[in-house]
Amino acid sequence: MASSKNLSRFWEWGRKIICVGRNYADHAKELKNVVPTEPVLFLKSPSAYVREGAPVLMPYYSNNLHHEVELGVVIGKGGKDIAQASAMDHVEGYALCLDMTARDVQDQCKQKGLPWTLAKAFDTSCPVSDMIPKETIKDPHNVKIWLKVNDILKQEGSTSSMIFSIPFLISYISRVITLEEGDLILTGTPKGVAAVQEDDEMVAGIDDIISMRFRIKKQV
Ligand SMILES: O=C([O-])CC(=O)C(=O)O
Ligand SMILES: [Mg+2]
Repeated sequence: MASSKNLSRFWEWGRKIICVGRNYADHAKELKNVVPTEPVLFLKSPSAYVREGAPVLMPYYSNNLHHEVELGVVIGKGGKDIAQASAMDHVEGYALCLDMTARDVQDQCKQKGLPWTLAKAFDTSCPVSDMIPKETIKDPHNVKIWLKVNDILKQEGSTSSMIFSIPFLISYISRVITLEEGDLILTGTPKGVAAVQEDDEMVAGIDDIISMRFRIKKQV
C-alpha cells in the first residue's frame, strides 16, 4: 500500500516532526524563558499524530496538559544544507498543528536538565489538520493562528511575530538534520498557552482558511 501514500496525507508517512520552541517572544516571556538567539529544537514521534474525530489524550503521568497552537510546514522536497534563498522550494504546504505539552512534566525536566520527550512526544501530542496547499497561504509570515477552549479565545497571534522565519528555520534545521519529504516543522506558539481538562473542546484555526476541533480525554 506504500505506493498509495500521498503527501496530502503527510501524517501517514511516519516521518519526522521537528518542533521549534520559543519562536514568539510573548510566549517565551509568559513562561519566563529568555528570548532565544538561536532556534530551540526538539522532536515528536510520528505516533504523536492525531486527526479530527479522535481524542487528544492527557498522559496518565500529567495533571497539567497545555495547548499550543502552531503553524506547521510540510516538507515536499528533502535536502541537507538548504540555503535560505531556496528554502521555500522545499515546502509542499502548511498545516494547522497543536503542540500538546505536559507542562508539569516539562517543568520537572527543565529543573533536572533532562530531555522533554515525556512532556512533548507522547501519543496524540500532535493534532494536525488537512494539508493546506502552498498557494493557499501566499504569505505564511502574515496569518493569524488562534485557539479556543470551550468557545473561549485563549490564543491569537500573527505569524509575523515569529523570531526566526520559515526559510531561516528550514536552512538551520537542514544543517543538523536531513529533511525528507513528509517531514513536518512546527514553528512555535504565541502567548496564551493554558491547561485543558477532560472533556474540554479545543477549536483552532488559521485565519478563516482552516479550522479543526479536538476533545480531551484521559489516557486509560
Ligand atoms: O514548550 C515551550 O514553551 C516551547 C514550545 O514548544 C514553543 O514555544 O512553541
Ligand atoms: Mg510548541
